[in-house]
Amino acid sequence: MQNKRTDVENRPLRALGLMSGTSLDGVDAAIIETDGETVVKHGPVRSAPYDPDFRQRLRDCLGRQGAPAGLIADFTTLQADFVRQLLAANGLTPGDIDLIGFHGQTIFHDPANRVTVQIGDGELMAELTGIDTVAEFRHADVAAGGEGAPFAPLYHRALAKDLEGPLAVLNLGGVGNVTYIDGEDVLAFDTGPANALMDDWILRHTGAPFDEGGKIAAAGTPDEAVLAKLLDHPYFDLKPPKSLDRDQFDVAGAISWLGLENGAATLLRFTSGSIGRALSHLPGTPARWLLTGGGRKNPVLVREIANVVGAPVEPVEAVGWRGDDLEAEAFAFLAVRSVRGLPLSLPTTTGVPEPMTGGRLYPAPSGTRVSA
Ligand SMILES: Nc1ncnc2c1ncn2[C@@H]1O[C@H](COP(=O)(O)OP(=O)(O)OP(=O)(O)O)[C@@H](O)[C@H]1O
Ligand SMILES: CC(=O)N[C@H]1[C@@H]2OC[C@@H](O2)[C@@H](O)[C@@H]1O[C@H](C)C(=O)O
Repeated sequence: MQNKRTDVENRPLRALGLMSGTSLDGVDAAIIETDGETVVKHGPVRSAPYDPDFRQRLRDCLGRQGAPAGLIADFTTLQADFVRQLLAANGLTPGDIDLIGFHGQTIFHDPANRVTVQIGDGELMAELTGIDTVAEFRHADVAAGGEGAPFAPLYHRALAKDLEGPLAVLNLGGVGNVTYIDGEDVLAFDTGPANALMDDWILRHTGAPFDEGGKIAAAGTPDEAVLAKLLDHPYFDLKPPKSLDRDQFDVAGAISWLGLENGAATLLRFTSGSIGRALSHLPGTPARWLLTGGGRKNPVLVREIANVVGAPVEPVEAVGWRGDDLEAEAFAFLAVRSVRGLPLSLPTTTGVPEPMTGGRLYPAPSGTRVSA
Protein backbone atom coordinates (compact mmCIF):
# COMPACT_ATOMS: atom_id res chain seq x y z
CA MET A 1 0.00 0.00 0.00
CA GLN A 2 1.54 3.30 -1.07
CA ASN A 3 0.66 5.72 1.63
CA LYS A 4 3.63 7.96 1.95
CA ARG A 5 3.12 11.54 0.84
CA THR A 6 6.35 13.03 -0.36
CA ASP A 7 5.19 16.65 -0.17
CA VAL A 8 5.01 16.60 3.61
CA GLU A 9 8.39 15.16 4.56
CA ASN A 10 9.71 17.99 6.65
CA ARG A 11 7.09 20.45 7.74
CA PRO A 12 4.84 19.91 10.74
CA LEU A 13 1.29 19.15 9.72
CA ARG A 14 -1.92 20.27 11.35
CA ALA A 15 -3.77 17.02 11.98
CA LEU A 16 -7.18 16.31 13.46
CA GLY A 17 -7.64 13.03 15.33
CA LEU A 18 -11.04 11.40 15.79
CA MET A 19 -11.47 8.68 18.39
CA SER A 20 -14.48 6.61 19.36
CA GLY A 21 -13.35 4.33 22.16
CA THR A 22 -14.41 0.98 23.51
CA SER A 23 -16.48 2.48 26.30
CA LEU A 24 -18.90 3.66 23.54
CA ASP A 25 -19.34 6.91 25.46
CA GLY A 26 -18.93 9.22 22.49
CA VAL A 27 -16.54 10.85 20.08
CA ASP A 28 -13.43 12.88 20.88
CA ALA A 29 -11.62 15.12 18.42
CA ALA A 30 -8.33 16.97 18.83
CA ILE A 31 -6.16 19.08 16.56
CA ILE A 32 -2.40 19.04 16.96
CA GLU A 33 0.55 20.25 14.93
CA THR A 34 3.23 17.64 14.60
CA ASP A 35 5.90 16.24 12.33
CA GLY A 36 5.12 12.77 13.66
CA GLU A 37 8.10 12.86 16.05
CA THR A 38 7.28 15.71 18.40
CA VAL A 39 4.19 17.78 19.03
CA VAL A 40 4.75 21.38 18.06
CA LYS A 41 1.39 22.67 19.20
CA HIS A 42 -1.74 21.40 20.94
CA GLY A 43 -4.83 22.87 19.26
CA PRO A 44 -8.57 22.87 19.86
CA VAL A 45 -10.52 19.85 21.08
CA ARG A 46 -14.15 18.82 21.19
CA SER A 47 -16.04 15.89 22.73
CA ALA A 48 -19.65 14.79 22.46
CA PRO A 49 -21.52 11.86 23.97
CA TYR A 50 -23.49 9.53 21.70
CA ASP A 51 -27.20 9.62 22.28
CA PRO A 52 -28.48 6.40 23.88
CA ASP A 53 -30.09 5.09 20.67
CA PHE A 54 -26.95 5.53 18.63
CA ARG A 55 -24.85 3.98 21.39
CA GLN A 56 -27.18 0.98 21.35
CA ARG A 57 -26.77 0.63 17.58
CA LEU A 58 -23.00 0.47 18.09
CA ARG A 59 -23.37 -1.88 21.03
CA ASP A 60 -25.48 -4.24 18.89
CA CYS A 61 -22.47 -4.71 16.58
CA LEU A 62 -20.00 -5.68 19.30
CA GLY A 63 -18.54 -9.10 18.73
CA ARG A 64 -19.57 -9.12 15.06
CA GLN A 65 -17.14 -8.91 12.20
CA GLY A 66 -19.16 -6.39 10.28
CA ALA A 67 -21.83 -3.75 10.63
CA PRO A 68 -24.79 -2.69 8.51
CA ALA A 69 -23.75 -0.32 5.71
CA GLY A 70 -26.28 2.21 6.99
CA LEU A 71 -24.65 2.31 10.40
CA ILE A 72 -21.17 2.76 8.92
CA ALA A 73 -22.44 5.65 6.81
CA ASP A 74 -24.30 7.21 9.75
CA PHE A 75 -21.26 6.82 12.01
CA THR A 76 -18.98 8.45 9.44
CA THR A 77 -21.44 11.25 8.68
CA LEU A 78 -21.88 11.98 12.38
CA GLN A 79 -18.12 12.28 12.84
CA ALA A 80 -17.74 14.40 9.68
CA ASP A 81 -20.40 16.77 11.05
CA PHE A 82 -18.46 16.80 14.27
CA VAL A 83 -15.31 17.83 12.38
CA ARG A 84 -17.23 20.72 10.83
CA GLN A 85 -18.46 21.80 14.28
CA LEU A 86 -14.96 21.71 15.71
CA LEU A 87 -13.62 23.78 12.82
CA ALA A 88 -16.48 26.30 12.90
CA ALA A 89 -16.19 26.77 16.66
CA ASN A 90 -12.55 27.71 16.24
CA GLY A 91 -12.72 29.86 13.12
CA LEU A 92 -11.02 27.20 10.99
CA THR A 93 -11.85 25.88 7.53
CA PRO A 94 -11.08 22.45 6.05
CA GLY A 95 -8.22 24.09 4.17
CA ASP A 96 -6.53 24.74 7.54
CA ILE A 97 -6.30 21.01 8.29
CA ASP A 98 -3.78 18.83 6.47
CA LEU A 99 -4.99 15.47 7.61
CA ILE A 100 -7.66 13.64 9.58
CA GLY A 101 -6.73 10.54 11.61
CA PHE A 102 -10.00 8.60 11.72
CA HIS A 103 -9.80 5.68 14.11
CA GLY A 104 -13.39 4.48 13.85
CA GLN A 105 -15.14 2.23 16.33
CA THR A 106 -13.68 -1.14 17.25
CA ILE A 107 -16.46 -3.72 17.19
CA PHE A 108 -14.37 -6.88 16.95
CA HIS A 109 -10.76 -7.65 17.82
CA ASP A 110 -9.23 -11.09 17.32
CA PRO A 111 -5.55 -10.64 16.49
CA ALA A 112 -4.83 -14.36 16.93
CA ASN A 113 -6.85 -14.84 13.76
CA ARG A 114 -5.44 -11.66 12.22
CA VAL A 115 -8.74 -9.83 12.39
CA THR A 116 -9.57 -6.45 13.87
CA VAL A 117 -12.62 -4.49 12.80
CA GLN A 118 -13.04 -0.74 13.20
CA ILE A 119 -16.17 0.61 11.57
CA GLY A 120 -15.94 3.94 9.73
CA ASP A 121 -15.50 4.77 6.06
CA GLY A 122 -12.28 6.70 5.39
CA GLU A 123 -13.21 7.45 1.81
CA LEU A 124 -16.56 8.91 2.82
CA MET A 125 -14.89 10.95 5.58
CA ALA A 126 -12.47 12.47 3.05
CA GLU A 127 -15.36 13.19 0.71
CA LEU A 128 -17.63 14.75 3.34
CA THR A 129 -14.96 16.89 4.96
CA GLY A 130 -12.79 17.65 1.95
CA ILE A 131 -9.77 16.72 4.10
CA ASP A 132 -7.26 13.93 3.38
CA THR A 133 -8.06 11.14 5.80
CA VAL A 134 -6.01 8.28 7.21
CA ALA A 135 -7.99 5.28 8.50
CA GLU A 136 -7.49 1.54 9.12
CA PHE A 137 -4.58 2.14 11.46
CA ARG A 138 -4.50 -1.32 13.01
CA HIS A 139 -4.86 -3.50 9.92
CA ALA A 140 -1.26 -3.78 8.73
CA ASP A 141 -0.04 -4.62 12.23
CA VAL A 142 -2.59 -7.40 12.67
CA ALA A 143 -1.93 -8.71 9.15
CA ALA A 144 1.76 -8.96 10.02
CA GLY A 145 1.01 -10.97 13.16
CA GLY A 146 0.90 -8.11 15.68
CA GLU A 147 -1.76 -7.53 18.31
CA GLY A 148 -3.08 -4.44 16.50
CA ALA A 149 -3.30 -2.67 19.89
CA PRO A 150 -2.46 -0.68 21.86
CA PHE A 151 -1.51 2.06 19.40
CA ALA A 152 -1.27 5.12 21.64
CA PRO A 153 2.14 4.12 23.14
CA LEU A 154 4.34 5.84 20.55
CA TYR A 155 2.39 9.01 21.23
CA HIS A 156 2.86 8.55 24.97
CA ARG A 157 6.60 8.18 24.39
CA ALA A 158 6.73 11.32 22.25
CA LEU A 159 4.96 13.32 24.96
CA ALA A 160 7.11 11.87 27.74
CA LYS A 161 10.47 12.58 26.14
CA ASP A 162 11.41 15.31 28.63
CA LEU A 163 10.04 13.51 31.69
CA GLU A 164 12.18 11.48 34.00
CA GLY A 165 11.55 7.74 33.76
CA PRO A 166 10.79 5.04 34.18
CA LEU A 167 7.14 5.92 34.14
CA ALA A 168 3.88 4.19 33.37
CA VAL A 169 1.01 5.76 31.44
CA LEU A 170 -2.18 3.95 32.30
CA ASN A 171 -5.23 4.50 30.09
CA LEU A 172 -8.52 3.73 31.80
CA GLY A 173 -11.05 3.64 28.98
CA GLY A 174 -13.36 0.75 28.23
CA VAL A 175 -10.35 -1.56 28.35
CA GLY A 176 -7.18 -0.68 30.30
CA ASN A 177 -3.76 -0.37 28.71
CA VAL A 178 -0.37 0.52 30.09
CA THR A 179 2.68 2.05 28.42
CA TYR A 180 5.97 1.64 30.30
CA ILE A 181 8.51 4.23 29.17
CA ASP A 182 12.18 4.38 30.07
CA GLY A 183 14.00 6.73 27.71
CA GLU A 184 13.50 5.37 24.21
CA ASP A 185 12.45 1.97 25.53
CA VAL A 186 8.74 1.37 25.53
CA LEU A 187 6.65 -1.66 26.45
CA ALA A 188 2.89 -1.70 26.16
CA PHE A 189 -0.08 -4.00 26.57
CA ASP A 190 -3.72 -4.13 27.56
CA THR A 191 -3.99 -4.76 31.28
CA GLY A 192 -7.56 -6.01 31.47
CA PRO A 193 -10.94 -4.40 31.92
CA ALA A 194 -11.10 -0.73 32.89
CA ASN A 195 -14.62 0.73 32.75
CA ALA A 196 -16.54 -1.33 30.20
CA LEU A 197 -17.66 -4.10 32.56
CA MET A 198 -18.55 -1.59 35.26
CA ASP A 199 -20.46 0.56 32.77
CA ASP A 200 -22.43 -2.44 31.50
CA TRP A 201 -23.33 -3.42 35.06
CA ILE A 202 -24.48 0.08 35.97
CA LEU A 203 -26.47 0.45 32.75
CA ARG A 204 -28.25 -2.84 33.27
CA HIS A 205 -29.15 -2.07 36.88
CA THR A 206 -29.81 1.67 36.84
CA GLY A 207 -30.07 2.85 33.22
CA ALA A 208 -27.20 5.31 33.86
CA PRO A 209 -24.17 5.10 31.55
CA PHE A 210 -21.57 4.83 34.34
CA ASP A 211 -20.95 5.02 38.07
CA GLU A 212 -20.35 8.77 38.56
CA GLY A 213 -17.43 9.28 40.92
CA GLY A 214 -17.50 5.58 41.81
CA LYS A 215 -20.23 6.30 44.37
CA ILE A 216 -22.14 3.07 43.80
CA ALA A 217 -19.00 0.95 44.06
CA ALA A 218 -17.99 2.85 47.20
CA ALA A 219 -21.28 1.85 48.81
CA GLY A 220 -20.63 -1.85 48.22
CA THR A 221 -18.26 -4.54 49.43
CA PRO A 222 -16.28 -6.60 46.93
CA ASP A 223 -16.95 -10.31 47.00
CA GLU A 224 -13.44 -11.67 47.55
CA ALA A 225 -14.24 -15.19 46.31
CA VAL A 226 -15.71 -13.89 43.05
CA LEU A 227 -12.80 -11.48 42.69
CA ALA A 228 -10.23 -14.24 43.15
CA LYS A 229 -11.98 -16.26 40.47
CA LEU A 230 -12.08 -13.34 38.05
CA LEU A 231 -8.40 -12.57 38.60
CA ASP A 232 -7.51 -16.20 37.97
CA HIS A 233 -8.06 -15.65 34.23
CA PRO A 234 -5.17 -16.98 32.06
CA TYR A 235 -4.87 -13.60 30.28
CA PHE A 236 -3.09 -12.13 33.28
CA ASP A 237 -0.29 -14.72 33.07
CA LEU A 238 0.35 -14.10 29.37
CA LYS A 239 3.55 -12.26 28.63
CA PRO A 240 3.14 -8.95 26.77
CA PRO A 241 2.61 -7.62 24.21
CA LYS A 242 -1.02 -8.69 24.40
CA SER A 243 -4.38 -7.08 23.73
CA LEU A 244 -8.04 -7.56 24.46
CA ASP A 245 -11.40 -7.31 22.83
CA ARG A 246 -13.89 -5.19 24.79
CA ASP A 247 -15.94 -8.11 25.98
CA GLN A 248 -13.25 -10.75 26.31
CA PHE A 249 -13.99 -11.29 29.99
CA ASP A 250 -17.32 -13.01 30.39
CA VAL A 251 -18.20 -12.06 33.95
CA ALA A 252 -21.98 -12.27 33.73
CA GLY A 253 -22.30 -15.70 35.34
CA ALA A 254 -19.83 -14.93 38.13
CA ILE A 255 -21.44 -11.71 39.31
CA SER A 256 -25.09 -11.90 38.30
CA TRP A 257 -26.26 -12.82 41.78
CA LEU A 258 -24.48 -9.88 43.46
CA GLY A 259 -26.54 -6.78 44.23
CA LEU A 260 -25.92 -3.44 42.50
CA GLU A 261 -23.37 -2.00 44.95
CA ASN A 262 -21.49 -5.20 45.71
CA GLY A 263 -21.33 -6.06 42.02
CA ALA A 264 -19.98 -2.59 41.23
CA ALA A 265 -17.42 -2.84 44.05
CA THR A 266 -16.31 -6.27 42.83
CA LEU A 267 -15.90 -5.10 39.23
CA LEU A 268 -13.98 -2.01 40.31
CA ARG A 269 -11.56 -4.19 42.27
CA PHE A 270 -11.33 -6.49 39.23
CA THR A 271 -10.01 -3.52 37.28
CA SER A 272 -7.49 -2.44 39.95
CA GLY A 273 -6.55 -6.08 40.59
CA SER A 274 -5.80 -6.63 36.91
CA ILE A 275 -3.42 -3.69 37.04
CA GLY A 276 -1.79 -5.36 40.02
CA ARG A 277 -1.38 -8.50 37.93
CA ALA A 278 0.28 -6.42 35.19
CA LEU A 279 3.14 -5.30 37.45
CA SER A 280 5.17 -8.49 37.11
CA HIS A 281 5.22 -8.03 33.32
CA LEU A 282 6.87 -4.61 33.48
CA PRO A 283 10.64 -4.54 32.89
CA GLY A 284 11.20 -2.23 35.87
CA THR A 285 9.41 -0.34 38.59
CA PRO A 286 7.78 2.89 37.41
CA ALA A 287 8.69 5.88 39.56
CA ARG A 288 5.28 7.37 38.83
CA TRP A 289 1.99 6.38 37.22
CA LEU A 290 0.18 8.84 34.98
CA LEU A 291 -3.51 8.12 34.52
CA THR A 292 -5.45 8.99 31.42
CA GLY A 293 -8.93 8.13 30.09
CA GLY A 294 -12.27 8.53 31.84
CA GLY A 295 -11.42 6.20 34.72
CA ARG A 296 -9.04 8.79 36.15
CA LYS A 297 -12.18 10.71 37.16
CA ASN A 298 -13.31 7.86 39.40
CA PRO A 299 -11.62 8.57 42.76
CA VAL A 300 -12.53 5.16 44.17
CA LEU A 301 -10.82 3.42 41.26
CA VAL A 302 -7.80 5.74 41.46
CA ARG A 303 -7.40 4.99 45.19
CA GLU A 304 -7.51 1.24 44.58
CA ILE A 305 -4.97 1.52 41.78
CA ALA A 306 -2.66 3.55 44.03
CA ASN A 307 -2.95 0.75 46.58
CA VAL A 308 -1.82 -1.91 44.14
CA VAL A 309 0.97 -0.09 42.28
CA GLY A 310 2.73 1.31 45.34
CA ALA A 311 4.02 4.45 43.57
CA PRO A 312 2.65 7.97 43.09
CA VAL A 313 -0.44 7.96 40.89
CA GLU A 314 -1.46 11.21 39.20
CA PRO A 315 -3.71 12.25 36.34
CA VAL A 316 -1.79 13.10 33.17
CA GLU A 317 -2.81 16.72 33.72
CA ALA A 318 -0.07 16.76 36.39
CA VAL A 319 2.44 16.85 33.52
CA GLY A 320 0.34 19.11 31.29
CA TRP A 321 -1.25 16.45 29.06
CA ARG A 322 -4.96 16.41 28.24
CA GLY A 323 -6.47 13.21 29.59
CA ASP A 324 -9.80 13.52 27.81
CA ASP A 325 -8.15 14.10 24.46
CA LEU A 326 -5.01 12.01 24.50
CA GLU A 327 -6.31 9.23 22.27
CA ALA A 328 -7.77 11.63 19.69
CA GLU A 329 -4.40 13.41 19.72
CA ALA A 330 -2.66 10.05 19.34
CA PHE A 331 -4.54 9.24 16.14
CA ALA A 332 -3.77 12.70 14.75
CA PHE A 333 -0.09 12.00 15.53
CA LEU A 334 -0.28 8.52 14.00
CA ALA A 335 -1.94 9.89 10.85
CA VAL A 336 1.07 12.12 10.35
CA ARG A 337 3.43 9.23 11.02
CA SER A 338 1.44 7.20 8.50
CA VAL A 339 1.90 9.68 5.65
CA ARG A 340 5.55 10.11 6.59
CA GLY A 341 6.08 6.36 6.39
CA LEU A 342 7.12 6.10 10.05
CA PRO A 343 6.24 3.06 12.19
CA LEU A 344 2.97 3.13 14.12
CA SER A 345 3.81 0.10 16.22
CA LEU A 346 6.87 -1.79 17.46
CA PRO A 347 7.60 -5.36 18.52
CA THR A 348 7.40 -4.11 22.13
CA THR A 349 4.04 -2.39 21.73
CA THR A 350 2.05 -4.91 19.70
CA GLY A 351 4.35 -7.89 19.21
CA VAL A 352 4.58 -7.16 15.48
CA PRO A 353 7.76 -8.82 14.13
CA GLU A 354 9.29 -5.54 12.87
CA PRO A 355 8.49 -1.85 13.43
CA MET A 356 5.36 -1.44 11.36
CA THR A 357 3.99 1.35 9.22
CA GLY A 358 0.29 1.41 8.52
CA GLY A 359 -2.92 3.29 8.04
CA ARG A 360 -4.54 3.90 4.71
CA LEU A 361 -4.67 7.33 3.13
CA TYR A 362 -7.88 8.46 1.47
CA PRO A 363 -7.13 11.68 -0.38
CA ALA A 364 -9.92 14.22 -0.46
CA PRO A 365 -11.39 14.12 -3.95
CA SER A 366 -10.29 17.22 -5.83
CA GLY A 367 -12.94 19.86 -5.84
CA THR A 368 -14.57 18.65 -2.63
CA ARG A 369 -12.84 21.03 -0.29
CA VAL A 370 -15.77 22.76 1.33
CA SER A 371 -15.80 25.74 3.63
CA ALA A 372 -16.83 25.12 7.20
N1 LIG B 1 -16.86 11.28 36.55
C1 LIG B 1 -16.65 9.98 36.30
N2 LIG B 1 -16.80 9.09 37.28
C2 LIG B 1 -16.61 7.77 37.05
N3 LIG B 1 -16.29 7.26 35.85
C3 LIG B 1 -16.14 8.11 34.84
C4 LIG B 1 -16.30 9.51 34.99
N4 LIG B 1 -16.09 10.10 33.79
C5 LIG B 1 -15.80 9.11 32.93
N5 LIG B 1 -15.83 7.92 33.54
C6 LIG B 1 -15.61 6.59 32.95
O1 LIG B 1 -14.79 6.72 31.81
C7 LIG B 1 -15.42 6.09 30.67
C8 LIG B 1 -15.00 6.79 29.41
O2 LIG B 1 -13.61 6.73 29.32
P1 LIG B 1 -12.87 7.08 27.98
O3 LIG B 1 -13.53 8.22 27.34
O4 LIG B 1 -11.43 7.15 28.29
O5 LIG B 1 -13.18 5.77 27.16
P2 LIG B 1 -12.86 5.36 25.67
O6 LIG B 1 -12.05 6.42 25.01
O7 LIG B 1 -14.13 4.95 25.06
O8 LIG B 1 -12.03 4.05 25.89
P3 LIG B 1 -10.78 3.27 25.24
O9 LIG B 1 -9.55 3.88 25.81
O10 LIG B 1 -11.03 1.92 25.73
O11 LIG B 1 -10.85 3.39 23.76
C9 LIG B 1 -16.92 6.18 30.97
O12 LIG B 1 -17.61 5.19 30.26
C10 LIG B 1 -16.92 5.99 32.47
O13 LIG B 1 -16.91 4.63 32.81
C1 LIG C 1 -8.63 -2.91 19.41
C2 LIG C 1 -8.88 -1.65 20.14
O1 LIG C 1 -9.58 -0.76 19.68
N1 LIG C 1 -8.29 -1.53 21.34
C3 LIG C 1 -8.40 -0.34 22.16
C4 LIG C 1 -9.11 -0.69 23.46
O2 LIG C 1 -9.28 0.46 24.28
C5 LIG C 1 -8.17 0.57 25.16
C6 LIG C 1 -7.31 -0.59 24.78
O3 LIG C 1 -8.27 -1.51 24.25
C7 LIG C 1 -6.33 -0.25 23.63
O4 LIG C 1 -5.67 -1.45 23.28
C8 LIG C 1 -7.04 0.26 22.36
O5 LIG C 1 -7.20 1.63 22.30
C9 LIG C 1 -6.19 2.59 22.48
C10 LIG C 1 -6.64 3.89 21.91
C11 LIG C 1 -4.85 2.23 21.83
O6 LIG C 1 -4.83 1.61 20.78
O7 LIG C 1 -3.85 2.65 22.39
